[in-house]
Amino acid sequence: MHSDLDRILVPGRDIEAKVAELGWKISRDYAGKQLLTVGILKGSTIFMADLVRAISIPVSFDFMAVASYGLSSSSSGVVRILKDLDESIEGQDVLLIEDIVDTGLTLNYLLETLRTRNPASLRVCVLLDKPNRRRVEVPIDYPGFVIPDEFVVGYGLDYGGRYRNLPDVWVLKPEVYGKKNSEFRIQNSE
Ligand SMILES: O=P(O)(O)OC[C@H]1O[C@H](OP(=O)(O)OP(=O)(O)O)[C@H](O)[C@@H]1O
Ligand code: HPA
Ligand SMILES: [Mg+2]
Repeated sequence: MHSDLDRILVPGRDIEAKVAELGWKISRDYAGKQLLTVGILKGSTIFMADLVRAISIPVSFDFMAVASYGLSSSSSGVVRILKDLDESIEGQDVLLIEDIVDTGLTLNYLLETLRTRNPASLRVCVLLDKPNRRRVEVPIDYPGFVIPDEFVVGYGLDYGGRYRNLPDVWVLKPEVYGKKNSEFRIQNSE
């Protein structure tokens, strides 16, 4: 299909089944509550759009966008907020929705930041978990798939802004992003 792509890692039909399961668990756990789902732009958009439709309790949405400060400070996990939440989350049941946790630096920063705003609860739902690259431990309350240490695209995930619209999750050919695997997030920044 695309010359940059190696193979399908997670087929769309498996994602669909996982989304249904996650939606059911979330609906069960938050029964009787009003849930605020917070999507992290842009990668989580496709997953969030499907997940919220698999949730049967009342849900409202908000979004954040963040950017890494770059290679030199990526080890510190410092990220910049490009778009903050529209509303206060004080006293609310908040579910952070991410497409992937790789080093964990983005999610760790987001959790630390949002905790200071006193939500009633703060949990995390992540479609793809790449534990081999973790640099900081982060809690994942609703995990989707554990994947190997390969760069993936599709279902919201991009390489240089492309491939987010693919219905399956694909492995990018290693020669496309080169051997500097540990820096791929920086190369990938838009
Ligand atoms: O665990 P980490 O190593 O921090 O990586 C995970 C983060 O990186 C990706 O976002 P990216 O910065 O590429 O932005 P995007 O969602 O707009 O593609 C992904 O959507 C996560 O937010
Ligand atoms: O494997 C990945 N693919 C796309 N974006 C990412 N951001 C962190 N890891 C990845
Ligand atoms: Mg990206």
